[in-house]
Amino acid sequence: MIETDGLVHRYDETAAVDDVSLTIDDGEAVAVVGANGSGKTTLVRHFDALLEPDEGSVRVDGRDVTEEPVYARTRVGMVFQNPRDQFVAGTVGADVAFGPENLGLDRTEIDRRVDEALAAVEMAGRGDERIDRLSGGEQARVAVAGALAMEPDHLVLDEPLVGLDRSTCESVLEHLRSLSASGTGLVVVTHDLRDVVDLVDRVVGMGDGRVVLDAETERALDRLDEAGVRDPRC
Ligand SMILES: Nc1ncnc2c1ncn2[C@@H]1O[C@H](COP(=O)(O)OP(=O)(O)OP(=O)(O)O)[C@@H](O)[C@H]1O
Repeated sequence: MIETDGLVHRYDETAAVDDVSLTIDDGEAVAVVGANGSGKTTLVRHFDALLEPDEGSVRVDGRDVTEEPVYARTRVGMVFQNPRDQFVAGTVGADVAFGPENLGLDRTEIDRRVDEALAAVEMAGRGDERIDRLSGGEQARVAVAGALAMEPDHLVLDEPLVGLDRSTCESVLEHLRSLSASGTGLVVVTHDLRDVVDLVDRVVGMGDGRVVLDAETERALDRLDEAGVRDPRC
């Protein structure tokens, strides 16, 4: 479970996240939507203690993320908008293995996780390929595999579909659907709900750093204007 309580984050004097209290249960699939600059990315970066609260707190399974960042990063996997920013190794397999290696797992377990994660994104058998020779869509899938190999309770994806062609987009969505069905919680940050509307149970809308909408998907669709988000049915 991820919980924020009165979370405030300021850049200089301006609050990018302003008094956000939110609970995301294990297994929930949530879209975080809102206009550009509404605070979505800043909010989710707090789930992994990548930023420090100016006020309030963030807990994962009841454990304060500022005090226990390693625990938070183990349970909450994060995939950023530009996957190039998060690769740490030159080849696909070495990159996906990096997280599990840092957990101190034995080689057999690491290999199992890498194989399963690559299979989940249709990259099985491509562990030896150089990441810089892959297409943007393939790199996006490797980034997802790296997060999956941690076997997190929640997977947070920040604009996972931006820049992907239609068929890669559909393949990533299909994998997210099957992950969700097998119990992994999803938090998908997007400025355009259309792509993920069938994937999520709940929509959290951000506006000027605040939660302006929090409802199950079907009901949220009628109130999207409040969050400045395009209606996927239009
Ligand atoms: N590193 C930073 N330094 C200063 N201001 C920042 C920084 N990062 C974000 N901001 C500002 O904080 C506000 C919220 O930004 P944030 O990226 O969290 O919003 P967002 O909803 O994710 O936007 P987008 O959809 O454009 O990514 C914006 O006004 C943004 O300009």
